[in-house]
Order: sequence, then structure tokens, then C-alpha cells
Amino acid sequence: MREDYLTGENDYMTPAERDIDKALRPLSFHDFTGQAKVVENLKIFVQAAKRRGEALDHVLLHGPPGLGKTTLSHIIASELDAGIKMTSGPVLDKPSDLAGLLTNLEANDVLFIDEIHRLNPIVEEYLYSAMEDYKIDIMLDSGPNARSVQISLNPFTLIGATTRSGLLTAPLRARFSINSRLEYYDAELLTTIVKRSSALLGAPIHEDAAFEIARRSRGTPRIANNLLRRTRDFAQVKGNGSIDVEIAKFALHALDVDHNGLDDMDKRILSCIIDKYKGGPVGISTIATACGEEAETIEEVYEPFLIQEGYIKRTARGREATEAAYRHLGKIPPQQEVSGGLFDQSE
Ligand SMILES: Nc1ncnc2c1ncn2[C@@H]1O[C@H](COP(=O)(O)OP(=O)(O)OP(=O)(O)O)[C@@H](O)[C@H]1O
Ligand SMILES: [Mg+2]
Repeated sequence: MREDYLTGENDYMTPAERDIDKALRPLSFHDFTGQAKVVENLKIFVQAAKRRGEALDHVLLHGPPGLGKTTLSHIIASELDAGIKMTSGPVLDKPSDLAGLLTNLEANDVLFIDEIHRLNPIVEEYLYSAMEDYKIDIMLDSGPNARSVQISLNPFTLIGATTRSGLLTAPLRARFSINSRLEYYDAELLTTIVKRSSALLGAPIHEDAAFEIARRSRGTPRIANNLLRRTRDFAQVKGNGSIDVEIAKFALHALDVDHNGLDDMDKRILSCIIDKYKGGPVGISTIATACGEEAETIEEVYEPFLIQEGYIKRTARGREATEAAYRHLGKIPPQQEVSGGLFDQSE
């Protein structure tokens, strides 16, 4: 597969880590664990497009970070036997950046735009006609001599990825005919992923250790792979290299991952709502300031998991901590505090 990287994707990783990340990345639908429904559908759409010799319809992949959006985009291009060009919303500054990319696509290639909710509105306008008719209008000159010429493009597939599909404009969303939402993975699926990754890393792992890492990975393959790599370090330095459940528990404890997989920031968010704001409701920007984290990061990375696991509720007036959050932090939920001693309200 021809691949072009035009983004600073994964800039936060060292080159060595990036290599490992690449090595662990599934390369075909067959290697990709989980998201069964999404994958089954995509397989059909890819096969049908290939049989017709047409470009696959445009695909929107959305869901929390680290669940496999970028991975799936590569797989789609590879299963289509197509090339892929990668970029991201914030990188496309001007329409000419987009035009440059689009005019360089070969027939039925994939253009992957990460963080597509962060497209400049002017660039987005240009994308509409490219997506709909495979045409773009380019302005030549400016001032009185300005004129626009229409350029025909090769048919292509746009794959857009976003962690915040709610921020996509309606006209853009409407132009994706395939719309797939990735969900958090359950512990069994993540166990399979951890075992596959440890085999690729050449680190022997016991089944129960793989499960222990998996169930504390916030439903996220990227986190599972990271915890596995760190656990492997502990196994190599403190043990004999083989990862058993004791080493896994020791490493997870050292990494501040608690028994339900919540990390330091998760717990900070919950204690902030409970201790400073009496359990809420409290607005996201207030929580963000109190925790010293960007509101956007809390909404994108932490909150979806805390909501899915039932620690936080989103109400019209803000975020509220649930009973589960109180119990998890070893605190007494407010209702029980009042009723407990006075009435016997056993349920
Ligand atoms: N289904 C899966 N099976 C095995 N490994 C997976 C799977 N999904 C993701 N991964 C692994 O998790 C890592 C993160 O996946 P990926 O980069 O595709 O996530 P993403 O959804 O694009 O995240 P972001 O929103 O942060 O860009 C990848 O390196 C890949 O190895
Ligand atoms: Mg990605």
C-alpha cells in the first residue's frame, strides 16, 4: 500500500515508541479485533466497491481516542488495494492545501482527514463539491482579474475521523454515506488484543495477566498496549521477563491505575465534583479549572469513559457524580448519609 504521511500524527511519541506502535497495528480486517458490526459492514462495502471498480463511498469514523479509527482507515485503504494520503483538520489551513492533496490522488485512493471537526470553514466548503462531484473550483488571481476554474478530480474516498462528532457541521456530516461509531472494547476483546500484542513483542504473558491488564485499560486498545509495554518493563527488570498476574498487578499499581482502571486524572475529576461541588451539578469548565486540565481534554478523553462506567451523569445543569463514584472513592453517597441513621430504608 502506498502511504503518505502529511501530519504530525503521534508527535507525542518517541521514534522507538512509534515503531512499536506501528508493529502492533493490525493490518487487515482479519487482524482487527472487536467492533464486529462496524467491521462486518465495512467489509461488505469495501468488497462491493472493489467489484464495481469504484471508489468506496465516504466514511466517517467517530468515537473516543485510541479505539482504532486511524488503524481502520489504513486497513480500509489496504483492503481496497488503494493508496492513502493522511492529513488532519487543523493542518489544512487554506483551500490550496486541500486542492494540492486532492489533485494528487489516484483513482479510488483514500484521503484520510483526522480531527475532521477542526477543519477551517472555508476549506470545508471546498470539500463539499470535492466529495459530491469529485470537482473543485480554484480561484486564479485576485482582485479584478480573479476568475475561478473548475478542476475534475479522480474519484476518491474521504475517510474522516473525529473524537467529537457532535462538533461536525450538518452539511459535512450529510456527505458521509458510511457513518461508523467505534465503541469501548470489553475486557475479553482487550484480552485478545493484549495477547496478540505481547506475542508481537516477544513477551510471554499468562492468560490471567492479560485479562488483568485488559480489564483495567478503560476499554481502549491504545491504553492496553501502553500498559502492556510498561508491564513488560517491570517483568524484565523485576522478574524473569515473563508476565504473570503478580507482576501485572505490581506494575499497574506502580502506574497508578486502580483496580477498576481509573487513573489519577479520573479520580481527580470525581473527587473534585464530590468534594468541592457537593457531587454537582457543576459545569465542565469549572471542573477543568479545578483539576488543572483543558475542558476539551476532559470532555474528549476522560468523561466518555466515566459516563459509560456510570461514575458521572450529564444533566442540563452540568456534571453530577453518581453513587458509584462516591463508593469508588470510599465516600458515602449523600442520600444514604441522611437516611442511614434516621430511618431504616433497607431496599
Ligand atoms: N481492534 C484493535 N485490535 C488491535 N489493536 C488495536 C485495535 N484498535 C486499536 N488498536 C491499537 O491501538 C492503537 C491506537 O489505535 P488508533 O491510533 O487507530 O486509534 P484512534 O481511534 O485513531 O485514536 P485517536 O482518536 O487518538 O487518533 C493502535 O496502535 C493499534 O495498535
Ligand atoms: Mg487516530
